[in-house]
Parts: sequence; structure tokens; C-alpha cells
Amino acid sequence: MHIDFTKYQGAGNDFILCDDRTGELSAQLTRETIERLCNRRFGIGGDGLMLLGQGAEGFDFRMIYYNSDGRESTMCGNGGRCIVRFAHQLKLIGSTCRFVAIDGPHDATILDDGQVALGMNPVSAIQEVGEQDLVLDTGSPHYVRFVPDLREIDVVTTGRAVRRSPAFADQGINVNFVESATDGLRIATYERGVEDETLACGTGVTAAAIGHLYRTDPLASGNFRVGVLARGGQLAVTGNRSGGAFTDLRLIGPATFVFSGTIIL
Ligand SMILES: N[C@@H](CCC[C@H](N)C(=O)O)C(=O)O
Repeated sequence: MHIDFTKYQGAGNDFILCDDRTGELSAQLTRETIERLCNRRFGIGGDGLMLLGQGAEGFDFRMIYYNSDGRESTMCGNGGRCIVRFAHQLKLIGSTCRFVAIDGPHDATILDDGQVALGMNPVSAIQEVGEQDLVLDTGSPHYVRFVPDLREIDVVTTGRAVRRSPAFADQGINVNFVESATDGLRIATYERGVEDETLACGTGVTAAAIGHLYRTDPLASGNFRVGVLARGGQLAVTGNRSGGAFTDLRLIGPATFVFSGTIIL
């Protein structure tokens, strides 16, 4: 089996991308194969793998996302931004597009500096857990814990403990630790399906920005822009809010070509 692939990364969240408009790959790829391709020693290496599939009427393409454990998962924000650059590389789109992912339609724009602004679904359900933590779904489920100093957090040990706790063990959850600084937020994320810390998580960054605004003032309204510094780079979230209802969300950040090749299995 020959697989042509391209690797992209968005703020250090890295992905294997394959053009599967014919549908041949999705019919052949097993969970074990995806896991092996994502393995950093035995494969290409990546936090996840995405197939660019044929879009339905009105969409440029379909995004199918697998975590590095080989299982298909929910929305990936950095993956969404990377697949837009991949579609552009394939000359499938110009600087704007509309695609469909597991959580529904998304629109995106490639900005003049090459960054990608990705439309995210509205969020209005925010669950408070204790005094510091929130749970919300930004296309993927996220647990957000606000901490005074990110440097003091053991992200893997604490993130894994939350992810494996009885409330989340079955479905899993991504766990974000967020510090509020004068120039924006800083974040570290333990990702479900990678079962490790990754260098950035786009749906996690979106959850952190929303959580921060909600916690600071649950009743405020208006447009916003929140900068979020992940371990692997700077992202931003823009949108509009009316109390706990967040709309017109856009996740903005880099999406960069790494290399391409063919792997023979
Ligand atoms: N890296 C992602 C999130 C990918 C999905 C996640 N691991 C899950 O299974 O929920 C992002 O950038 O959003």
C-alpha cells in the first residue's frame, strides 16, 4: 500500500494530511495503520491524521479527523486550519473556502500573512465545576482549569487524572490549564486521543478564550479578541458575545507546511 501524504503543523500541533477525494484511502485505512503512521518512531509522526474527502453540494471538501490513537474524533481546530492550507496547496480553493467537518459546516480565510482564520461553531453551554474550572464543547469537549502560574502545573499527570476521572473516562475530554497574563492568556493542553500534552490545541484555545471572558464577566456583551499563547505558538480567538452566548467565533493562527512524501506499508 502506497500513501502520499503532506505534513502540516499549526502552532506545533502536527498532522498527516492525505487527499482522499476518491474515497479509496478511507476504505483501506485501519485504526492500527493510522496509529502507526502517527507514531513518531515507527511512522511519519503526528498528533493526528486527516483525510480531505469530497465535499457535499455547497462545500469545497470534507474534513475527516483521526487522533494519533487511530480513532476518528470530534473537531480539531488546528487541524481545520491546516487542512485549509492543504486544500489551497492542492489548488482546490482560493483564499476562502467552506468545508464540512464532523461538527458541521466551517468557513475559513487564508490571510495575507498565511495565517488561517477558521470559523468555529457558536457556544452557549458552559458548565461550572467548582470555583476554578469550566467544561464546554467547542467542537470537541474541553475541561478548562484557570491557574495562577502555568509553570507550576504538571500538565501530563494532572491532565491525565482529570481525563481518566469517572466523569470523563468513557467519552474522554481534553484538559486545558490556562494562566491569565496582562498581554493575554497562556495555555497548556493534555489531549484526549493523543493521551499526552500537545504543543497547541485549537478547540482548547477557543474554549480557554470563551472561559476567560465568561469568568471575568458572565453578563458582558460585544465583540472581542483574545490572544492565547500555546507552547508551540501564538493564536487568537475573535467573536461576539451576549452573556454566555458566544457567536461569530474565529480561531486565527499559523498553519505551516512541514514536508510531503510517500510511505509504503
Ligand atoms: N488538536 C485539536 C483537537 C483534536 C481532537 C481532540 N484530541 C479530541 O479528541 O477531542 C485541536 O486543535 O482542536
